[in-house]
Amino acid sequence: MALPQIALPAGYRWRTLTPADRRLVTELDTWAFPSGTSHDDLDAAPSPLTWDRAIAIEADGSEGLVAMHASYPFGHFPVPGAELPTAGLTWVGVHPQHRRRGLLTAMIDLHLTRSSERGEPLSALFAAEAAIYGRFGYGHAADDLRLDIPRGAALRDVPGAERHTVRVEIAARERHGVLVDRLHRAAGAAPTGVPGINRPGWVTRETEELQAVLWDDSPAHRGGRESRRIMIVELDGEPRGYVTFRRSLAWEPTGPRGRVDAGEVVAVDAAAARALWGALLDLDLTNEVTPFTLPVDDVVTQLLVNLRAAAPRTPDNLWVRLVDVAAALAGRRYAADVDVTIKVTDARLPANAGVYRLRAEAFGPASVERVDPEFEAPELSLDVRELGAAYLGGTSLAALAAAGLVTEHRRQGQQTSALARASTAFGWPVAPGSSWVF
Ligand SMILES: CC(=O)SCCNC(=O)CCNC(=O)[C@H](O)C(C)(C)COP(=O)(O)OP(=O)(O)OC[C@H]1O[C@@H](n2cnc3c(N)ncnc32)[C@H](O)[C@@H]1OP(=O)(O)O
Repeated sequence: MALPQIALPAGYRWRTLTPADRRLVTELDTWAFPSGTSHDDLDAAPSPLTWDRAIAIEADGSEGLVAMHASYPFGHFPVPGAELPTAGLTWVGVHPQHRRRGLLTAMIDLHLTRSSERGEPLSALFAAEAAIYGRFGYGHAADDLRLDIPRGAALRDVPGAERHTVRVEIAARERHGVLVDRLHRAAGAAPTGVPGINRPGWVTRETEELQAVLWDDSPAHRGGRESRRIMIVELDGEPRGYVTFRRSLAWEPTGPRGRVDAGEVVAVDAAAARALWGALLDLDLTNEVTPFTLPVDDVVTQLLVNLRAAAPRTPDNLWVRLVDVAAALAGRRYAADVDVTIKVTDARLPANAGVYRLRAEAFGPASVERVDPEFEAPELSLDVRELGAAYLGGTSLAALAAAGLVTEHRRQGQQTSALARASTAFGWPVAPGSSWVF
């Protein structure tokens, strides 16, 4: 696909990338993200990139690349009650010598144009710094839950947990790839066991490159910890949950001080989750378990008797950008009946700006049409960034309105609040979030 015509500052030019450019990409990436690992070691590990979606910038008078970005083709990105094709923006980097000259701005314009041409109504990302992406219409759509759980922390009982058995093994794609993929998808499709009530943002590793990176265990990424392990809980020989983890151990005058860094902690029901957390919190020679990231409503928040002792923190998880507002609004489900007219502003993609009438039945299909504001006055106004924040159901329109970021236009004589109705409908029973960072 030829690159769309997006202007760059004078002296800069676009450049497509192939796997043969791996070293150039590594050199630029370590300028953008400092790393103590040698380029040889970094290049010995698999690359997650989908190369025909990776675009660089070269500059007159500079060797190598001065900037790049890429995106993952998520064909089945979970949105409330459905899935939509989504461009997962990633590997954004500008060489420090070339920063603040508009290269990121040009790359975002190229990325959004290409996403639109490919028919991807959404883009999602993890932000290296929270201040970067709001100006481009990305909204902070989901949070992580970070915990440091003391060894042996008390858990509530769940009937049936004791019937599970536990296997602990070296994690290997050949042996565990299929079961991890199956359980991960099942946990995202129906985390509460209710069909259709999915976890928005629970993105799967859809490409071969992302699968290869998931299972890669290069020493470069271990950081002094052991090789990757996996714990699997089974019921009658059937896998029902897993956690990947690495332990580290220091000997101190008071005794052993060990830590468990857990990757994904995934289970398909409450009994399996109780069995998995019980075993994970009871490993010998360890003091605490640190899961990398969990959904904010993860089952462990209800299982832990003393959640406060695990020092909960909630940094941002996914940021979402509506590339095609009408397709994105029609492509998700809503948690209540809704009929609301919304005015959207979008400085970066002006084709999105306008007034939309959204009609949906609770947990049923939705329809969206553009309307003429002269005849149908909007009940709510907001920027596409706030729509992105609310889109996965993790940020309420009411909270955004309380902060002055959504405006309600009350019609005379109107009894109910469009804001209250829309805010309820845009919510979702399960909190959004991805279990891995891309
Ligand atoms: C999805 C991901 O991949 S996240 C990874 C992002 N990459 C990194 O954090 C690596 C280190 N940083 C970088 O490579 C660069 O500084 C980038 C990519 C963040 C920014 O690239 P630049 O080419 O400097 O951005 P550009 O010149 O287009 O700036 C556009 C605007 O964003 C602002 N901006 C850019 N980066 C930041 C930042 N980190 N914090 C706050 N504001 C920022 C600029 O000030 C500018 O604002 P203005 O329009 O009001 O003048």
